[in-house]
Amino acid sequence: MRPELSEYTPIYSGKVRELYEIDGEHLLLVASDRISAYDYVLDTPIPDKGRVLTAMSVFFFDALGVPNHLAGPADDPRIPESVLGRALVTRRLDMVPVECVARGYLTGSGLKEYRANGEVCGVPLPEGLVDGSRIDPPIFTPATKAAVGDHDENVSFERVAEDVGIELATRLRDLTLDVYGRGADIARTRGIILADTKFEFGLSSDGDLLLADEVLTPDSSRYWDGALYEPGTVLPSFDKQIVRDWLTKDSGWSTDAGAPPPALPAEVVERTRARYIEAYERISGLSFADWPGGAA
Ligand SMILES: N#Cc1c(N)ncnc1-c1cnn(Cc2cccc(F)c2)c1
Repeated sequence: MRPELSEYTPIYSGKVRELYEIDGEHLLLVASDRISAYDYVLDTPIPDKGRVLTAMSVFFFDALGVPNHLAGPADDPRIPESVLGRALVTRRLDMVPVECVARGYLTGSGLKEYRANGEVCGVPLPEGLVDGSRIDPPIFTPATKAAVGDHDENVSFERVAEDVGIELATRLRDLTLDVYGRGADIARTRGIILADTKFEFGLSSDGDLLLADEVLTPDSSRYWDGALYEPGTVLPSFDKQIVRDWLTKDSGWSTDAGAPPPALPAEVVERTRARYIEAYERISGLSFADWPGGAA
């Protein structure tokens, strides 16, 4: 008999995820079906989004073999039925207050910094790069964790070293680039570009540095369709572009409307759900139908 979610203490609620305390040593990390676009959390959920992104994290935790915070399998008996498949039991860590970002392509806030001063987080880049240019080898572009609703602030490696010490900063950088590089290689061979990603790490009570949070999911990474990539082309988001296009081209809403986006039509919801499942099945080579939880 599985416990009820109400038996656990909620300790954090994010845009699309929640965190609960199971006991003094263990947390329950829950991924919702909520989707965000243009800094809004949309009213319309995407069925199974939470389960797909949880399955993606578990795939990469297993495939990359990095010491991590998982404390049980996807069907761990401590996981309530109501969130089975979209929740994981994790060890409670002392989280390192650094957003560990790796970039293999130049876009977003990195592109903005590069255009202003030719570098990203203090890392100089070659001249002449444009939106979508490959950054090879990938670079470590950390950020400080922003308050809820704010955007993270890109900082230099030196600033991270000041905050957490040079030894830990060096380990964070090396692990971030190693895990991103190997994960991006796996995805690329399956036709999906992981342009960049954000990792979070934590320290165990034994002092071990463990990979935490979600790993290489479409919510923590930019997913692009490799078949569409041309150097310097701006690629749509593999998972969110259907929603973005409907909102800005078909719904009558606009980002400067000053009002929240409208509800999504069923067709947009289903196509988006299918994109998440496609990304998971292509990258993992596994069938999403075999993942725990879902419609009884
Ligand atoms: N992972 C992890 C983790 C851990 N293993 N130990 C202690 N703290 C955290 C932790 C704290 N904040 N977050 C972000 C986060 C993740 C998921 C859902 C949310 F609502 C918020 C993660």
